[in-house]
Amino acid sequence: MRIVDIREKTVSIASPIANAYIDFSKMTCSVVAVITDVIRDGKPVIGYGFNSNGRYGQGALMRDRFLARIMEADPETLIDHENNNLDPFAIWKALMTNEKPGGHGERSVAVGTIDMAVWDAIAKIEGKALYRLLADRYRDGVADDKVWVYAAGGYYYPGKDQTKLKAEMQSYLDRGYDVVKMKIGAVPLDEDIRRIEAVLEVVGDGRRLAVDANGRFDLKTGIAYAEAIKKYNLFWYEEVGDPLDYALQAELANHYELPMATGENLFSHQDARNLLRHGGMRPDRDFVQFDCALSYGLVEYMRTLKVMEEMGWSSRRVVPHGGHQMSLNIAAGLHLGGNESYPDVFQPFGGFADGIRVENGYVGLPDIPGVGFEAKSALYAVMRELGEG
Ligand SMILES: O=C([O-])CC(=O)C(=O)O
Ligand SMILES: [Mg+2]
Repeated sequence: MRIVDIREKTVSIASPIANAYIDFSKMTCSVVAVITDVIRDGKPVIGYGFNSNGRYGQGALMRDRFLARIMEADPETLIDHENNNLDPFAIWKALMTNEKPGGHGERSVAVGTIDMAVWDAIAKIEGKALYRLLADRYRDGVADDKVWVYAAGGYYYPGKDQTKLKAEMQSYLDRGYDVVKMKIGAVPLDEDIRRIEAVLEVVGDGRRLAVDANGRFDLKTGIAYAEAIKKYNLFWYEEVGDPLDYALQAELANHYELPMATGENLFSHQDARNLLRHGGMRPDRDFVQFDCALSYGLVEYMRTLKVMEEMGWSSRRVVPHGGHQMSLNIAAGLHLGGNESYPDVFQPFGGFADGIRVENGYVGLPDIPGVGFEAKSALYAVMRELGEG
C-alpha cells in the first residue's frame, strides 16, 4: 500500500465580499489529490483536500518541499499495520521533517490541506464515513448523528444596503438555520449598530445573531463596541483584536461578560494553548474556532483538543471556522460543539452534502466513505478533474 502521486492546483474563490480586514476579490484556494494504489470498487482510492478559506492557495510551498517529503519517504514507514491503512501520524511526521518550531504561518495551511486529503483516503480505504472512523477509533464508537451549524455571511459589498442584508439573513432562516453571523468593523460604530438592529428585526432575538470583527479593533474600539452591543445579548462577539494579542482579548473579558469567540487565525496547538493560558477566555461561555485546514490538519487538531482537555475546556466549546465538510466530520466524530456554515459564499467549497437539509439549526452527514466530497457534486467536479483528469 502506498501513495503513488500527489497533485495540487490553485483555484479561484474570488468574490466581491469584504470583512473588516480584507476583501476576497483575489482569494484563492489549493485543492490536493492524494492518489493511492489501493483499489476500491475497481478504482484507485483518491483522497481530496482543500485549504478552507481566508488564506491563499499554498501550491508553491507544497511543490517546493512538502510533497517531495512524502514521495521520497520509504512507503513502508507510512503504513498503519494495525489498521491495514495509511498512517496519518507518520505521514504528518514525514511532512514536517526539518521544520523548525514556531512561526506557524502559511506552511500550516499547506500541511493542513494535504492532511485533509490523507484522512479522506484513509476513510475511503476503511470504507467508512470519516466521522464514523474518528468516533470508532477515538470516541468508543459514539458519533453525533447531526451537528449544530450557524449561517455565516453578512459581508460588506458594494451596493449592499440594509434591505439586502435583511433579505440575506431571512433566507438563512428560511433554509433552516437558527443562528446567523454578520461582519462588523468596516464602517463606523453607529453605522454598524444600524446594521445590527436591522438584522435583529429579522432574527428577532440577539441570541440568534453573532458578530465578527475579523481582528480589526484596537482595545479602545473593541471596548466601545462591547459597551454598545451589550444590550442586544448577542450569541457571540468574534475576533475583536489581533489574533495574537492575548492581552487585548483578556482585557476585553473585563468589559464584556457575554460570550466571545476567537481562534480562526491560530494555527497550532501551541498558539491555541497560549490563547487559553493568556487570553482570558472563559470555558463556561466562550467559543474557540480553530480550523484544521489552516492549522496543520487533523493530526495537529487532536493535539489542540488534548491541550483544551488538559486546561479544563470541553470539546463542545469548539465551533470551527471554515464551513467545510472536514470540520463537520471532526465535529460529529470527535464531539465538537458545532460548525460554521457559509450557505452562499465560498462556493463550491462552502457548504455540505447536496440534499441534506439544515433543520432547526442542525445538519446531518452523508453515509459514504471518506469526508463526503462525492456527495457535493459541484465541489467533487473540481476535485475529480484534478485527481482523475
Ligand atoms: O471573513 C472571513 O475571513 C471569514 C471569517 O472570519 C469567519 O468565517 O468567521
Ligand atoms: Mg471570523
